[in-house]
Amino acid sequence: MKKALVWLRRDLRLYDNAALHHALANNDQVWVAFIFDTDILEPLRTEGLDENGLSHDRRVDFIWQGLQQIDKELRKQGGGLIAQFGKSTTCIPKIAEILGVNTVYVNHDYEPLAIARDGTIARSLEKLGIELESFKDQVIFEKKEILTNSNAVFSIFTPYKNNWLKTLQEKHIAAYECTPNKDQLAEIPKALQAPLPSLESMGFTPTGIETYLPPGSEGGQHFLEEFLHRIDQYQIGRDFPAIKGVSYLSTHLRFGMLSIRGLVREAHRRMLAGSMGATIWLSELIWRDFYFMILANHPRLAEGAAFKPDYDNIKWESGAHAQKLFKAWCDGKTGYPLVDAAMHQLNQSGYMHNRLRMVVASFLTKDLGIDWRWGEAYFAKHLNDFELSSNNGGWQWASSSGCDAQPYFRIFNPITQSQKFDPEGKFIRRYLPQLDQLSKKSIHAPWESGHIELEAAGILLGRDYPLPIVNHDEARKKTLVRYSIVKKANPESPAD
Ligand SMILES: Cc1cc2nc3c(=O)[nH]c(=O)nc-3n(C[C@H](O)[C@H](O)[C@H](O)COP(=O)(O)OP(=O)(O)OC[C@H]3O[C@@H](n4cnc5c(N)ncnc54)[C@H](O)[C@@H]3O)c2cc1C
Repeated sequence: MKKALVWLRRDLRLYDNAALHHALANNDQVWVAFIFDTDILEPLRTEGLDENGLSHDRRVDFIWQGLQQIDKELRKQGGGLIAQFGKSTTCIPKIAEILGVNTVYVNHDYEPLAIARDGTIARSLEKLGIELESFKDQVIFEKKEILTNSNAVFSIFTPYKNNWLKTLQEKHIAAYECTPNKDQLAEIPKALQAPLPSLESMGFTPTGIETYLPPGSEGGQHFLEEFLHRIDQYQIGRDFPAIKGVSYLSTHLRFGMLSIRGLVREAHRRMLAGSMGATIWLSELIWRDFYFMILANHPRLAEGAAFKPDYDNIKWESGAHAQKLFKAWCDGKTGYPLVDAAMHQLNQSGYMHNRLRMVVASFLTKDLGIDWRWGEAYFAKHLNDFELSSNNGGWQWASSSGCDAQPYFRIFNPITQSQKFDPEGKFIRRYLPQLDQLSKKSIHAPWESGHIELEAAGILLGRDYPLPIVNHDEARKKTLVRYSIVKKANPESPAD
């Protein structure tokens, strides 16, 4: 009898899952496991603990709730989820040995640390005579599947996307059948029977994330169906944070609660039927593949290297002054309402709209002169959808050091961005209620309002809302000087 263990990691779903499909297709008995890995969770518990010593991390809660759905579903079919709290490098070989499986099935992970972990586990399993089989699942095309005509890795998005679309066939987006035969999902042996570890037992507290982001495949499907009614207007609304223009599916995608193949199928079909919204949305999903591909081919990015090495010579602000500026940015106290409202959105919910990610990243690097890596780390800690490849890609795009990044001399103006993308100040008012009484003209730069309007709105700058911590025009000039070191290295770069 052939036995298998499917180890779920960032593919938390029981449908259209490549590893689960192959396990079911090739084995008589299959078990499913998830490890709350202490190597990942411990660093999340280093600061901000509550009075009971528990950490508030929305992602751990979101995963935990998604796993409850999986456990329930598996139990209905006779199995159940084997969930443990420990080091996956120890737990997985032990579980596999107790179960007596021939093979452990996983889906590829492209992050350097995860690749190293999988290598360690493969070697431990090998000693037990157990194989580790890994499949592509998180992306449509990976690693070197999409190459230039001269077989090189792309570093520019548009030709990559064109090639990606040209290569795409039905088979790349077909769903993997994951229906088990009767009794194929085996009962968990006594030695491994245990309830899902509680959040508290692992050092975490419930966060209430489910009140605005319904977890698991159920939650993801619900959001997807709702978005598909709006997808045809995506290109119109996607840049305006105050309106429901985007899908809000990134966290479900991050943890694999939805299948990327399913999303691409929906978008591609609509694109072929002429939907502009679906065409642009598909493009965003291709950006996701692009950044996964970039990280897989340039693992040094995970160690903090700039994609364009010249940019590592930039001298960023440092010392106490830099720390003070950074803290104001983190706390949403820069005095620039759109930047501050965006940071409040992130701090309160773990989400930030894409337009605002670009605005705050540009502000941090090009108005405050702070190293993009500080912002990248802050996002990594706070974003529910934190994804190493896209986060690194986004930060390097904004700071101009990335592949296909915006040129260094393009510096977002936080006031005109605000006027353009939140013209009524609706988004700002939602997160900065103290500015609610300001007119739509004044809300983007309150310090430019006269005393009479500020007083009528009940605002004293410096007391109710900060004065701007930098002057954008001066900061812009300073940034062009700061980046001149790059200009010298790339003399063909156009002047500002
Ligand atoms: C500085 C910065 C940091 C970012 N960090 C992350 C991150 O950690 N995790 C993350 O998933 N995205 C990140 N992004 C990309 C993007 O902002 C989010 O994917 C998007 O805001 C998620 O919201 P949504 O699901 O409603 O997006 P939609 O607009 O509905 O897009 C659909 C999906 O396409 C993908 N996508 C969209 N835009 C991008 C993009 N620019 N790059 C890569 N994939 C994209 C996402 O998977 C997203 O869920 C970052 C962007 C910037 C500028």
